[in-house]
Amino acid sequence: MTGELSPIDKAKFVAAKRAVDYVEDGMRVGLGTGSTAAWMVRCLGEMVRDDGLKIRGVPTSTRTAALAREVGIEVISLDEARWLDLTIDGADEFDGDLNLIKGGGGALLQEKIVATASDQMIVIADVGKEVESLGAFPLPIEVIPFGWQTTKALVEEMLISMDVLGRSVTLRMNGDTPFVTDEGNHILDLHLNRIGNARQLSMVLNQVPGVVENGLFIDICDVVIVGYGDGRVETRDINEGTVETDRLDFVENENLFTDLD
Ligand SMILES: O=C(CO)[C@H](O)[C@H](O)COP(=O)(O)O
Repeated sequence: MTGELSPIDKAKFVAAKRAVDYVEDGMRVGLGTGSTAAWMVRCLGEMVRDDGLKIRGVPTSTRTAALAREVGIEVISLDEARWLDLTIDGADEFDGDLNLIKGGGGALLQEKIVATASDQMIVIADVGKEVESLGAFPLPIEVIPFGWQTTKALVEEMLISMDVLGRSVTLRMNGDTPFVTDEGNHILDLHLNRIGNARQLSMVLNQVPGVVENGLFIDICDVVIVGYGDGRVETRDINEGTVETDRLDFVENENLFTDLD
């Protein structure tokens, strides 16, 4: 089965596998959304089933909640957990300051709430997610359906006022209909190419009436674990200022790929 994994899938897996080493008995763990986070959930499920790991998971989307239950993780709400020891999630981009763009999978709102309600946030990502400056990936923002076209126009005006010119804002679609988030909202994708001041943009965006949250995660991520297709994995801790590198053997983790859907 390992042979069927693409290099990018292997990279995602090794990052996820390394991240679960941070999870200890009794932890309340925020469970991210996306394909990389799905590997992490699978790895945690194996630890629950085979090693008797006792954790409670707070998912960041309905699809992560379904996968967590499927692999045997006890799922609780954020209100039940109140606060989390650790959140592990993916990202669409991360820069040298470990600031992120998230929301490619449409779950940015719950992801940002859960990550912020955690003692530590670990991002797991293949090396292709690393950027010099954020913005090549379209920045998702979550907006309420009421008057979304007016909200879109206000966001476009705000971008012009910030001299972010010549960029487009598009409504994310799901086939022929607008994408709808778990909260029943829509996603606008801001095609900015490059974001000069992410911190300022994040603050200004959330001032626009109708905008619920944006996909810029500023000063939230503590550690990024970067996976490579050859099995290498690099752990960068922004608080400790450390970088650790090791390599993971795919063969010994063969069984994890058997349930690859
Ligand atoms: O922010 C997210 C979902 O809203 C995901 O974590 C992000 O899109 C990365 O996903 P993947 O691991 O599939 O590349």
